[in-house]
Amino acid sequence: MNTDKIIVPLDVSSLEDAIALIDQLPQVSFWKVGLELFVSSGPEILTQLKQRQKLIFLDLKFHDIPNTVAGACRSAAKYGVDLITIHATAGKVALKAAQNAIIEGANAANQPIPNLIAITLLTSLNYRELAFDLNITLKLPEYALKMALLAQDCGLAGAVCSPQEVEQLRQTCGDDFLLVCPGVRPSWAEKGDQQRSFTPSQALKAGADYLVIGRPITASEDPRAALQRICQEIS
Ligand SMILES: O=C(O)c1cc(=O)[nH]c(=O)n1[C@@H]1O[C@H](COP(=O)(O)O)[C@@H](O)[C@H]1O
Repeated sequence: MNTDKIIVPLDVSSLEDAIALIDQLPQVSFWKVGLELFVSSGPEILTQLKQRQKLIFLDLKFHDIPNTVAGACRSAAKYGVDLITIHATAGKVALKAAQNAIIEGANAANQPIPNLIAITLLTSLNYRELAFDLNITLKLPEYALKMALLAQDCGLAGAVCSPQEVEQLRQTCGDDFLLVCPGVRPSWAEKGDQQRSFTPSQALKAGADYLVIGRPITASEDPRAALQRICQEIS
């Protein structure tokens, strides 16, 4: 079973539950540590993942003034993780400061430089919310593209986008720009709060480098079987 393109989020509230999930799915090589687990349990999970030679996506979605995001990125890069997130809407000065701080932090700790990637527009939002709640007048795909281009212009390694926009971002930002897609749903899974989803094979075909797939696997009665079914569908 080839799981190389799949990142599974550890969206649980305790270290014990996270370790149980990792040990239940030994074939998963890339795990995401997000706000719920990091806020509840701190960085110990990163040590646990490294001991098991896993790749780590530290998804803390930084969004603050330049000095603060730079400090957070400098500290995060010291953990020796592979991917780190920031919201593109933090703006140009913050994105540039964050990218510089990633390099400084990794170098200071003698760690490889993590890829800093920017959230373009959360996959839980739809075009109506963008227009009428956030009052953004650009059409949704164009807005996501602008955010990705802003990140690229600031020297970031890539972006997080919905699979529905990934084809356009791939065409415009090029093959070297890392594109990570959450909001991925096999046809048999519940959409939940994800509003701009595609199936795993559609998302990969459209140009995603990685798919973040959580609840269709982790909330399933049999996570191993769910993962296997997804891998079969994309192979
Ligand atoms: O940065 C992310 O990973 C992210 C960005 C985004 O726009 N949408 C999104 O769902 N995510 C994350 O991707 C995961 C999706 O989980 P499921 O909806 O359970 O597949 C969650 O951990 C979210 O925090």
